[in-house]
Amino acid sequence: MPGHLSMEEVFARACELIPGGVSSPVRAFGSVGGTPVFLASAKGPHVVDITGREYVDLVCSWGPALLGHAHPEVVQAVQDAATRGLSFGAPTTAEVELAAAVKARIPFVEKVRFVSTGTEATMTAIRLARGATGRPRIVKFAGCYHGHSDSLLAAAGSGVATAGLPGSSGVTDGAASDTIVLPYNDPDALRAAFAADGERIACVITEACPANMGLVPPASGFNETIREVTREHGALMIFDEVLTGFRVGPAGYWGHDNSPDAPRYVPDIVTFGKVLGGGMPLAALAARAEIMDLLAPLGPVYQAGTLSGNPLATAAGIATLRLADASVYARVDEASEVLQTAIGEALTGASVPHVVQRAGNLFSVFFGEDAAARGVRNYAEAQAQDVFRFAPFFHAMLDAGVTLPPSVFEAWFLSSAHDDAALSRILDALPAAARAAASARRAS
Ligand SMILES: Cc1ncc(COP(=O)(O)O)c(C=O)c1O
Ligand SMILES: N[C@H](C=O)CCC(=O)O
Repeated sequence: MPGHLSMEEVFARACELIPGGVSSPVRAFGSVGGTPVFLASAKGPHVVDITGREYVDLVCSWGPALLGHAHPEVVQAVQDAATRGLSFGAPTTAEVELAAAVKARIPFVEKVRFVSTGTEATMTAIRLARGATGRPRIVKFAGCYHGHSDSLLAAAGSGVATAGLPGSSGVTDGAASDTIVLPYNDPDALRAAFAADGERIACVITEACPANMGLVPPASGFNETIREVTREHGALMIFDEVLTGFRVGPAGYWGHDNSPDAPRYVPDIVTFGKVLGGGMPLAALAARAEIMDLLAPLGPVYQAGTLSGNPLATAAGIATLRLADASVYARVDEASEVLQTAIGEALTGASVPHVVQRAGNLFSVFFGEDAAARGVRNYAEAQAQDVFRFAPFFHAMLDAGVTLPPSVFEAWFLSSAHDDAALSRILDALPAAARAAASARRAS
């Protein structure tokens, strides 16, 4: 495209050629208004748009950029892999090495199957649970997002929540009718669903810590209850760590919430994506061997992928996990702590009722009196917040050179490259953004 076009002109051209001008709906600024920022490059804590303007980035590619954008050693690993070939459609030692790195971090994992997206990982995990149990039905929680496969789109978080949709057109009744949607953090609803239909339920799939309706941590004991109830009824527990895995800590949310030597709960199947591929298209499902060996070619549950375990993606994943040591998590945690405190102070200073909810270094902000008074525990409460305060807050941050996820239902992401200078720029932008949120009015 000609280099002199404005952002608006590029977006208009994109809209002519691509639905909504974007390749994934959450990028479209649908709930905040305005023109999406088209990016040209990214490095460390920064992204640069097509006009050359630099921003401090709190999207981090929606999670993968734990080490910051374009970490030199990750880029080098990908470049080296590229010189050896882009895709073979054959097994590689890199897959074996990466599977071993995953297993080393998550003790209950015995085998790993690599796929290209989180959607594929959760879709395959569901099929595997159905194959393992011979049962048709699945339980998911309202507000959790597990990618865009048919059976998992009901009451989904992320872009579905942002657009205020109940699910998706194009999903047949047949595909959706075996999905039972329950309120999150409600053990009684879970027990009641199993009491009513337990013999037909193959699995419960849950985000390890939901981050796609905003950040809604599991209430104390909720993940344990899912474990107990599924075990009692012979169903499997699928722990979706696509977003949290290798990000909230070396062993994901599970490691953050459990002592590896004496875990309080161990899921049956776990899914990964995002950080696992270090910015390249890579995801995985993993479990004990007895379950994983039901997958083809050993077992009857079919799953495949031309680009699965792609050599560039596995190279990026190996480099990322090698580099993501204790000091990386310490820095992300520290930067996140500083930012969470500053957000709270800025919003309180501007008299904006809010709550910052967190799980380690992952967090989001909910606006509103109710949210501030009792926290947000489920999707209904997340939807009831003062959504209208987010758009002005978002745009004030953007004007000041800080990119936030363009939806109040998404978590904010930091990286170990967010140094003090980057943090200062964010902190400097907060008071004006808080004032913008304070002066926002609900649409009548
Ligand atoms: C928890 C969770 N599961 C699954 C997915 C789907 O992953 P992908 O977008 O790579 O298909 C996402 C994000 O998109 C996610 O946050
Ligand atoms: N919330 C999603 C992932 O976690 C956002 C990514 C996308 O759907 O494009």
